[in-house]
Amino acid sequence: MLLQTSSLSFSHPGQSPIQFPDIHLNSGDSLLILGKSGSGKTTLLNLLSGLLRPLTGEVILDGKSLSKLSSHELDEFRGKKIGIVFQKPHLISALNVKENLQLVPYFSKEKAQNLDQLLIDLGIGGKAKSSVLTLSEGEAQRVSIARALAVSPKLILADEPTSSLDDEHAEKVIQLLKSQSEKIGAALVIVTHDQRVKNHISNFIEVKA
Ligand SMILES: Nc1ncnc2c1ncn2[C@@H]1O[C@H](COP(=O)(O)OP(=O)(O)OP(=O)(O)O)[C@@H](O)[C@H]1O
Repeated sequence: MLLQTSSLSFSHPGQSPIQFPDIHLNSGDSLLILGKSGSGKTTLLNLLSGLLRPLTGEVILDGKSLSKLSSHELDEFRGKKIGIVFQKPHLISALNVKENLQLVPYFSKEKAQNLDQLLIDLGIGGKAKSSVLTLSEGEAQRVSIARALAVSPKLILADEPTSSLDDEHAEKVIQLLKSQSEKIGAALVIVTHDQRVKNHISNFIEVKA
């Protein structure tokens, strides 16, 4: 089992606790996190990445219980094991496409996969030396996927990765996330409201506030 959670709950200041369904994922599995706006989906992603510490329960990723790691160990562990795709790409505008990717092995001290090949696989092989300011929204989101995959993490977390994309780019992005995470043997967890994503991944949990 690559990712296992049990009895997770979390309470934001002044809010009643949110209880989360358990998650069990193996390498190559995909899971959607569904639920109404404000139900706690992003909170759950943050618990899975260790950015938040749970009120109860635990997250076990690749044999390690996140709650047993210090903040420093968690930062290191996250850098090596988890790739995160945000709703907006958040690329560093002073750097070109490939330089944005190269930051990941630099900071995590992990070996990068072949970044040129990764960009080719994502259909943006010709953009390696382009300024990220010149990219279309769909291209920028594909760069952010490449960044999440750069050091072949065990777990890919994506928060509404298709919400700002048109149909064609949304289809491409979801297919790429699936095929690339399968290729590197990672588990894929996506928060989404998007029917276009639901068409591709049937395994889901629902978060209820
Ligand atoms: N830093 C915070 N402090 C206090 N309350 C918070 C904080 N972050 C989130 N919340 C509250 O916790 C609840 C869950 O928020 P969360 O962002 O996880 O929901 P979500 O399901 O991802 O929502 P959406 O689909 O709208 O993005 C909401 O009621 C939200 O207002």
